[in-house]
Amino acid sequence: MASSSNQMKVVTGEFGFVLQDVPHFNDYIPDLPTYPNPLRSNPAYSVVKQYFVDMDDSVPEKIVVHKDTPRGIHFRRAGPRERVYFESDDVHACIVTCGGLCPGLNTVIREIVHSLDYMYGVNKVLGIEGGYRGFYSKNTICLTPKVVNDIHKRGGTILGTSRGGHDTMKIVDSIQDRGINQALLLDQVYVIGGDGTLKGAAVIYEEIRKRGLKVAVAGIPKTIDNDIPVIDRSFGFDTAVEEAQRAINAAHVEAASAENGIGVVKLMGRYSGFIAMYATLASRDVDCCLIPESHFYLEGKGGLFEYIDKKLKENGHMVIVMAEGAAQELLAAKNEQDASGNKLLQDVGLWLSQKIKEHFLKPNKIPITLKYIDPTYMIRAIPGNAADNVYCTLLAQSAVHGAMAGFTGFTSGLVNGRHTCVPFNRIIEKQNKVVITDRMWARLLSSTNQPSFLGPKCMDEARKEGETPNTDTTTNEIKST
Ligand SMILES: Nc1ncnc2c1ncn2[C@@H]1O[C@H](COP(=O)(O)OP(=O)(O)O)[C@@H](O)[C@H]1O
Ligand SMILES: O=P(O)(O)OC[C@H]1O[C@](O)(COP(=O)(O)O)[C@@H](O)[C@@H]1O
Ligand SMILES: [Mg+2]
Repeated sequence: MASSSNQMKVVTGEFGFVLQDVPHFNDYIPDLPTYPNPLRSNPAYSVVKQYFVDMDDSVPEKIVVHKDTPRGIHFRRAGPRERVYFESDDVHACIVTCGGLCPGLNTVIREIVHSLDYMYGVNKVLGIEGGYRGFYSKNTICLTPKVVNDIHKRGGTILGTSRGGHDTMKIVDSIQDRGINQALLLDQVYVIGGDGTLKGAAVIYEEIRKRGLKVAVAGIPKTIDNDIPVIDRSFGFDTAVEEAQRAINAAHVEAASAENGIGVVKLMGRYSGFIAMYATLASRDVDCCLIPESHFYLEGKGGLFEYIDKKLKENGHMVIVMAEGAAQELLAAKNEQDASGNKLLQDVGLWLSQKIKEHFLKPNKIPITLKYIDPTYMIRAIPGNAADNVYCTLLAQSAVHGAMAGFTGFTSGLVNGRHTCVPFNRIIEKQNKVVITDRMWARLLSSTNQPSFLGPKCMDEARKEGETPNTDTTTNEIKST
């Protein structure tokens, strides 16, 4: 009997152990047959001592504990299981990419196709073109290891992507019956996307479960902004921080070569300033980093202009890095949305550059040279770097192992350096943000020497925000560092 549940599957144990488990076919389809995992006879893995993951293995969400604290929340460890719920020859899988571009998308596609084929012998994999709407209005591509062999060297996604177009019923109808003349069910759906995409995947999973279909929905979290919670970091983030250095270097060279030169660099980060924060910390040439989580003001004591005046007096030049979502509250609201319902932002880099120029046109002010660099789309469009490519490979493999083992309604994700399966409910629950009362933001302030722009009232508010339930202070530090 099919049943529907959008509640999290929670298992509790001794000493406050909590497993936020992922759904499984067995939860809503009884008596399914299982098969030995084909990896058993794969020569590449035969030497591994304990290749299959124990059903009970779990990974803690928080690793900093005190001797008396309960064991806390855990996630199911990802990896191959002894028994699988699909016969390789019967499996039809599909892959879709949605939302904005991110370095590493093609690597994830490549590695899903390779893992399905080389590890599990699954060779019927469809690429859905153009994001969610591709399920019902576009063509599909047959993805074979040969077709995807070189794609990790290219930026973007070979499948194309889009915003909007999420129609749950049409998508699930198309998953349930892709055949024109003969019924064909897609057994495994791999969805690569950000917070919006994974909210979409969660409702697709719910509808599939309601219909009692044996279809695994597995997500691979994609966000260049690193705004997805729970996981250590998102793929493409490392590449973005590295590529941002080129823009910051250029801004620094331009600023340092001019008299009273100011370089302004805008980086991506709609609601979360992680790229700006890490790019600033990596560069050491940045004098001021502005992010959405930390409000600032321009005029008066302790404001940005006072700091710029001081920096130019001391050094004769300065570099400002800002996340695109910073200071939006200071700009006239646009009140427009993209096709997915995301608020369209004003160009804060242009706005700030203009404001700085106006400030230095006032009487008794020094002449300045300001250069504004917007590398945002150039950063997003490159292929993943080496570290991200390895990370993408493991995320893809974890998703494939999970789906083959009958898990569904989950994303793969790195938690405290271990690969896990995280239920959709947790991944879409909230956004990951820089917590400005945590040590990482303090490290940034001490590296740039910029003012915190926070009065005592804002400090109190920020502290309260940092104390909200589920805010794991280590998240802010890109957990594994
Ligand atoms: N709350 C939601 N429910 C269902 N689908 C959604 C939701 N939010 C976004 N989507 C769909 O997910 C896809 C990507 O969302 P978007 O916000 O543009 O990018 P991202 O997934 O990178 O955050 C779009 O096709 C959009 O229609
Ligand atoms: O491609 P668009 O529609 O211009 O969107 C730009 C936005 O996409 C992003 O790169 C990624 O956002 P998503 O993860 O929501 O797709 C943001 O940093 C940026 O604000
Ligand atoms: Mg998003």
